[in-house]
Amino acid sequence: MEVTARAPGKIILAGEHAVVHGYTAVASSIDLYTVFSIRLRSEDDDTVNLKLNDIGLDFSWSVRRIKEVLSHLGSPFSSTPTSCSLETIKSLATLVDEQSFPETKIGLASGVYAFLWLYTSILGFKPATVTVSSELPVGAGLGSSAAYCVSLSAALLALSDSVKLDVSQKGWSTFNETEAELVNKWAFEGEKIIHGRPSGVDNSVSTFGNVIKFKSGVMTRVNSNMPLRMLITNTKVGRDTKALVANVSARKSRHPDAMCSVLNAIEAISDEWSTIIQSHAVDDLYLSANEEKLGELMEMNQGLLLSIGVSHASIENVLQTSMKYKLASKLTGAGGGDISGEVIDKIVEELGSFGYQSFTAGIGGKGVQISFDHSS
Ligand SMILES: Nc1ncnc2c1ncn2[C@@H]1O[C@H](COP(=O)(O)OP(=O)(O)O)[C@@H](O)[C@H]1O
Ligand SMILES: C[C@@](O)(CCOP(=O)(O)O)CC(=O)O
Ligand SMILES: [Mg+2]
Repeated sequence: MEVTARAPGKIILAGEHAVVHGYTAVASSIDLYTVFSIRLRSEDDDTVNLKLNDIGLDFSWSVRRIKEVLSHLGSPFSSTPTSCSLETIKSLATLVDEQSFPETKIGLASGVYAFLWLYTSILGFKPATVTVSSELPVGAGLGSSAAYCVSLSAALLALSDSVKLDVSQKGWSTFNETEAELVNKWAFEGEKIIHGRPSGVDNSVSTFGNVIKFKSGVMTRVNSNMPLRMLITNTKVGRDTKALVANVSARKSRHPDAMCSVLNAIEAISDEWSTIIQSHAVDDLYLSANEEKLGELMEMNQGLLLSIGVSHASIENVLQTSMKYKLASKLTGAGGGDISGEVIDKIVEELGSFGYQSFTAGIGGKGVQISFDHSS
């Protein structure tokens, strides 16, 4: 039997970075998915094989070697979500180094550490073939790391004794609330390995889907009554979430009062976002006034993100280009205001001339899902 889990990426509508420091963010799932498939091998086949299709890497470890390297952890492992210690990350790095990880892709190694931690913690030392592929650009702000950790945790839990699923179901099925919560908690442990200090908003929205408000580790569902259309631009400029988050923390320790005011202002923007999208439009005039307000909020949020040091010349270029078409934009997304298909085509073409890739994504939709294939 093969177990497949898919989890969506996200767009943060307001409040990224501020959310790491306990201020509110509003995020929505998008209809682009990361898919993990796991097929258990027979017990005498001593191999865990990981195929990372998007980045063209393929690893095979012997179960014996994994056990040996992680022997300091003892057994059995805890069945509740547990953080990976720095000492264990070093051991996992040994396993990855032994596979001669290409130097040019070394920034992606933390995803393999997260894989090894979640795999051994949830499933133990069972031989298997594991494959991942994603529709999300990796490292572009659309939560690929969370979708990776959520879909991996879901597929592993589906094979473990911790959740009892009906494996005879056909097609995609969802987890119940308690199981989804467990998936989310394990995914957060994976995100910690990749991000250092994640807020938890990305794994929560990827697990539960739709639109959520997130503050100090607590998620609230938001019933959006506004049809949102987002034009997303990937500037393809590489960046590292972990480093950006650490830079904001460093700026916060240097200027605590100023940063506190900025982060409070970002929270006010998130709160207004969630109020607006929950309101019922009485007519088209009301709807377009609300769209205009969201556009202004995006502009203000972007200005504040610039002030905390997380913008980039390429992002400012996207802002200026979209401004020519009277479109408000912010980091990790674009939109707000009513725009015709013709304007979208023009802006996509102009952004394309800089080498950027723009696409629209469906906002909201289901969170993590699972399916079982008995054909082999
Ligand atoms: N499909 C994937 N294949 C391999 N690694 C992935 C994949 N998706 C995410 N990752 C891991 O997540 C990291 C990117 O996460 P991050 O920097 O938070 O950006 P984002 O979450 O915005 O895409 C990569 O370096 C890699 O370790
Ligand atoms: C910057 C932050 O708010 C979002 C990071 O999103 P992404 O990994 O860049 O998609 C960090 C966090 O909330 O953990
Ligand atoms: Mg991420």
